[in-house]
Amino acid sequence: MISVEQAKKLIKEHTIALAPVKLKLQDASEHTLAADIYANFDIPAFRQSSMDGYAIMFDDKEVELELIGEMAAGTGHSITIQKGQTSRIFTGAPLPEGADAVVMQEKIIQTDNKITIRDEKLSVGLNVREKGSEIKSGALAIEKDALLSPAAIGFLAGIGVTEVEVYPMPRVSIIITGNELQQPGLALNFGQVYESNSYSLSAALKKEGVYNIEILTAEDNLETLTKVIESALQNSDLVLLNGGVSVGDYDFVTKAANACGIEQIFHKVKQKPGKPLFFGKKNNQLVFGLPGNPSSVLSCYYNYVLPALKMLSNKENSVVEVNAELTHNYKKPTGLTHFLKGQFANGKATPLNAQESYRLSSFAQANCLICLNEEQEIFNAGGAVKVLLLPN
Ligand SMILES: Nc1nc2c(c(=O)[nH]1)N[C@H]1C(S)=C(S)[C@@H](COP(=O)(O)OP(=O)(O)OC[C@H]3O[C@@H](n4cnc5c(N)ncnc54)[C@H](O)[C@@H]3O)O[C@H]1N2
Ligand code: MOO
Repeated sequence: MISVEQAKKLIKEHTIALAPVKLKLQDASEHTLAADIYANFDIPAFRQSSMDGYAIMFDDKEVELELIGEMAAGTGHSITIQKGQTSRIFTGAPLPEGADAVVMQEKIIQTDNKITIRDEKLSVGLNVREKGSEIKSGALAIEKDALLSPAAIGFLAGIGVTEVEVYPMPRVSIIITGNELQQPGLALNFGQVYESNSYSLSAALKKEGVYNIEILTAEDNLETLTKVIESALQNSDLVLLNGGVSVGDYDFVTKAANACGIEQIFHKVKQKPGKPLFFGKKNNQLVFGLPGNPSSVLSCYYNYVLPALKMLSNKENSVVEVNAELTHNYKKPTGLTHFLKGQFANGKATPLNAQESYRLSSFAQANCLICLNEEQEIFNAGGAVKVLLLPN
């Protein structure tokens, strides 16, 4: 059995980012850029007013000006002002030829078609957005490896970009095993439990922007499970098996993985919950065998699957590790790292009740996992612990 740290290290070593793809800009949000993006145009593409008002020559600021025309946003025609002339202008409209400043309409006095300026702060270029002032044609707009935030998507659209090269989100298959499982909504017969792992995992994946999710079910027998894993490997980058990874007579995951040509990287980690965790690889496809208990599934997801998912898409890990002060005494046997469902606030971590791995009620309220290291037995209130903050 390996340690939590060894397991994390092995996953890191075996996970390779997916090959970049081209996506339409509107489909690329929250993806990581795989190539630098350069501007193809000067933006703004013309000198533009940033206010509703009057376009003038700055040297005319003391004289009464004659109103000779109008420039509205979107106009396809330009006009020219001469000395002693002004043009009405609106926000976003091109400056008329000859103008070098815009006076806000609140700062003029108009009599018929004569304008007098009352603006002591007027200067050359005031209220003018210069051509290319956002970005010049040929300049670097966004660097490779940047995450495309909503603002980045808007910026790229604003400079005329329609397609980007990004690391794709992985295609994920969730395989559910267990003859005892019943779909929520149907009656529970004796011995049955509601299937919840595909729900929690799908929700966690969607939170990361992963929507290409296929849920497959397999009966607890080697032949069926092997076929289902083979079919999942046809079109997935990441396969998440649930249950059947322990030592019971109906636990076929490791055998089926082997039959599918999946190389086992590790099986069993010194941790609670999730001790029987399996990790394997076929080509560059990753396969996790998540121990079936609902809380083990999620604990392993945040500790191992989510960091791998991020690496596949060349993104930063979103599970942040911080130091915290434990609020209560806690005792555990040595030998396994424990991950406790907890609440983290103001630098302090409080373990919640209901830590058993078949239960999710405490996980549903947790915002962190408190890590209690393998070799330590006694944890005193006020002592320092490591905490994994769950993505919110
Ligand atoms: N003799 C031993 N028994 C067990 C050991 C062990 O070391 N020796 N390890 C225990 C630990 S720790 C865990 S965790 C579980 C893991 O077992 P499996 O991965 O084989 O999972 P299952 O036996 O199939 O299921 C465990 C548990 O979770 C429920 N389950 C499974 N899938 C779902 C689902 N999709 N939705 C909701 N609940 C699910 C299942 O009904 C079981 O109650 O093994 C221990 N045993
Ligand atoms: O580790 Mo298992 O995940 O205790 O239930």
